[in-house]
Amino acid sequence: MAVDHAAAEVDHLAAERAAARFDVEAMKIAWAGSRHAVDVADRMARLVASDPVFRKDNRTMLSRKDLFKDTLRKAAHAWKRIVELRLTEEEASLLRQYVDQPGYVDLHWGMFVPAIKGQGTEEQQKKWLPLAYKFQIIGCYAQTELGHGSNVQGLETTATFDPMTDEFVIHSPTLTSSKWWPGGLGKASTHAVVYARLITEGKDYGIHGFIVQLRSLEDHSPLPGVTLGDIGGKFGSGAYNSMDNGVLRFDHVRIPRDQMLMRLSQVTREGKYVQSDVPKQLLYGTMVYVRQSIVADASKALSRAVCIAVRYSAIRKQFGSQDGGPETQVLNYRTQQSRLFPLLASAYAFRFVGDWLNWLYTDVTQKLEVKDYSTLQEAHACTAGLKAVTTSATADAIEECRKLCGGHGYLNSSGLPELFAVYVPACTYEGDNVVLLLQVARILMKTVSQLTSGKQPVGTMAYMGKVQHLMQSKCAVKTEAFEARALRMAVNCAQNIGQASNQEEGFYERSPDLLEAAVAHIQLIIVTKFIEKVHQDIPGHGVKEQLQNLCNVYALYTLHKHLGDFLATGSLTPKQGALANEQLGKLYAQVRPNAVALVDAFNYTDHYLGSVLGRYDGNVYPALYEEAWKDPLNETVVPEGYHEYLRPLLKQQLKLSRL
Ligand SMILES: CC/C=C\C/C=C\C/C=C\C/C=C\CCC(=O)SCCNC(=O)CCNC(=O)[C@H](O)C(C)(C)COP(=O)(O)OP(=O)(O)OC[C@H]1O[C@@H](n2cnc3c(N)ncnc32)[C@H](O)[C@@H]1OP(=O)(O)O
Ligand SMILES: Cc1cc2nc3c(=O)[nH]c(=O)nc-3n(C[C@H](O)[C@H](O)[C@H](O)COP(=O)(O)OP(=O)(O)OC[C@H]3O[C@@H](n4cnc5c(N)ncnc54)[C@H](O)[C@@H]3O)c2cc1C
Repeated sequence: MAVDHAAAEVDHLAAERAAARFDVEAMKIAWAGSRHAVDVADRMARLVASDPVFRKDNRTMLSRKDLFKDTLRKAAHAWKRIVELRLTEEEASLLRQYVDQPGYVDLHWGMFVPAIKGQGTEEQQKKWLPLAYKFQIIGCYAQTELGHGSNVQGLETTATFDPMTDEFVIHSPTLTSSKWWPGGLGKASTHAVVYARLITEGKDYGIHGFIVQLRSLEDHSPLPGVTLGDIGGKFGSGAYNSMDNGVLRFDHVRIPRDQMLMRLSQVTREGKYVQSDVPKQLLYGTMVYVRQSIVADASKALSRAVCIAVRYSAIRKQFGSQDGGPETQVLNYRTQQSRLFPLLASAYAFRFVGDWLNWLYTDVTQKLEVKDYSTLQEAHACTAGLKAVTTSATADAIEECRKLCGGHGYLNSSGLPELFAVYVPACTYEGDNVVLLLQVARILMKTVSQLTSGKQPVGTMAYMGKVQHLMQSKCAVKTEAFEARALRMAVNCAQNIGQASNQEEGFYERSPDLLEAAVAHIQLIIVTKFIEKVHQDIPGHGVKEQLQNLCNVYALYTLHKHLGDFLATGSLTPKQGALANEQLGKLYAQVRPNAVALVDAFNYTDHYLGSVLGRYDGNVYPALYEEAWKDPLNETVVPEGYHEYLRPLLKQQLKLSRL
């Protein structure tokens, strides 16, 4: 008798859900942060999913031009809905998230507006923000140049003050000074916050921000002296190609003096440069803000990939029966679990550390308002380090999820290739991950050097103050082992640098070790914040237990993956390392019956997930089959090109065979 495999697969997800040992609705609240957050997200996700304009299943088949136009259409429609429905800022931002198509809007809200808020005076904010809030102007963030991205102090664009006219002259003196990469610049933006070297009274005062109009508000044509366009196609089909990353050159473009962002420093009518009493690093404030939001985004991207891979692994069956009986769900294979469950745990870990980072950022911002700059370094180290570690891990994890889905994971309809292509530049933008980790390492070295002077480290570096204890202790397998590993790696680096002829040379020589020390420090933060989370009062049947399991999985997996560090620094014995691995295997067995429910708790609609493999109903095979027929190649039975290229070839073979 023919078995209806499709119906059986659907039943499988129902059975998986029934087997879960915790309250999924309560876990949704733990994941989202509150009942309110679940409800708003749910409403916005459904609003987007039910609107045909937001359709995205055909995205990978569109040409670049059509994709870009589709992005403009979606952005305009999203704005129309936001205005019509009078959505709050929270609702509007969620709606944009669920539209799920990178575009100029991300940079307008994500960087242009924050740059003006952070670096503009009150007067400047009053003038520019209402225009931006109503989309009467569209802005982007033009910092990176063709020749320099990481090295912000090396930017070449100039802004020279002309006291005769009370204007700045913005100029691109070389090819390498062309602005290159800014999202939204290529085709959409009318304005940009441009970072340029401020020159006044013949002196170069370094990098400052300026608001510059680029295009006419009448017909969108570039203003005189402005050359701009798109920088070209990027990695993957669909994916980040919806974004118009741009190139921009200035030929002596004049802007009024009051378009220099003057909160941090000013140029007077006479051309005098006046430095405010705030640290100059606040110029980098927009990057700090975006880095913390990128950490929150990491858990979103990772949880999407994991949701697809877990559901599909519960549906997919291979081997296990020699006599025609049911085969084994691939989710039951120990190898599948040991590859997948650490990623599931990482999604939760990144979510909670992202929430904490958001709290830290808000706290630092409030302190800055009352001129307390004491936590600026902590904010920089945490945002830079967490951005680097979470984005690298997430990019690797999405690719691992693709492999976990076997051949079908390679199809666009799995959603994973596009997710990877959209996500992977997060390892580069907003600071290359290596460059950012070296920033963390510098701060670690500074902290170690201050230990002898008796200065007590604070915040996430406070553990380094326990130096006497941590350098000697034999650790149990818990946070202390992570603290000892991080501290000992940092101290080793500092000792090695100390032996070099000078500090800079030592830092340069030891930079590969410094990277690893920085990663160890950041992983300690992630583990610590996860532990703090599970120590909170978490309502709902079984929810706390599940989170405790995932926390242990994250910690033990990290330990297992970096066992070399723990052993080399003597933070663990080989026996402890082996025991930790044993324990990890046992934890996977506890996660297994809850895996599907744990990804259901992310509460993603099928629209947002965009994957036939990750469908909520588990009806994978009919959907895959149906999806294939939608490909433009299947519009005709006989392909275009048959008459030109296939038929002559086949006829020729026929003639040859008759010879
Ligand atoms: C609604 C949507 C919301 C959000 C959007 C979400 C996601 C966005 C989506 C997509 C993103 C798309 C595009 C991304 C856009 C971009 O990529 S914009 C460009 C980003 N560019 C970079 O990140 C450049 C990286 N480089 C740097 O940050 C700096 O050049 C550097 C930090 C590497 C080096 O700086 P320098 O001034 O040269 O030197 P230093 O000697 O190393 O540092 C001097 C001191 O300053 C401290 N410091 C450095 N950075 C910061 C900071 N950000 N904050 C605070 N302090 C900082 C440093 O620690 C030194 O301190 P000392 O005490 O030792 O003097
Ligand atoms: C999709 C995307 C969107 C972007 N959007 C914007 C935007 O909106 N606005 C904007 O201004 N910019 C934007 N950027 C630019 C982005 O911020 C830069 O690409 C990023 O900061 C990295 O700089 P870079 O390209 O100069 O890399 P490079 O610094 O040239 O990196 C090349 C290699 O050199 C290494 N390296 C560099 N410096 C060091 C060092 N000191 N020590 C050791 N190794 C080092 C790096 O690790 C990397 O391996 C975007 C980029 C991308 C990919």
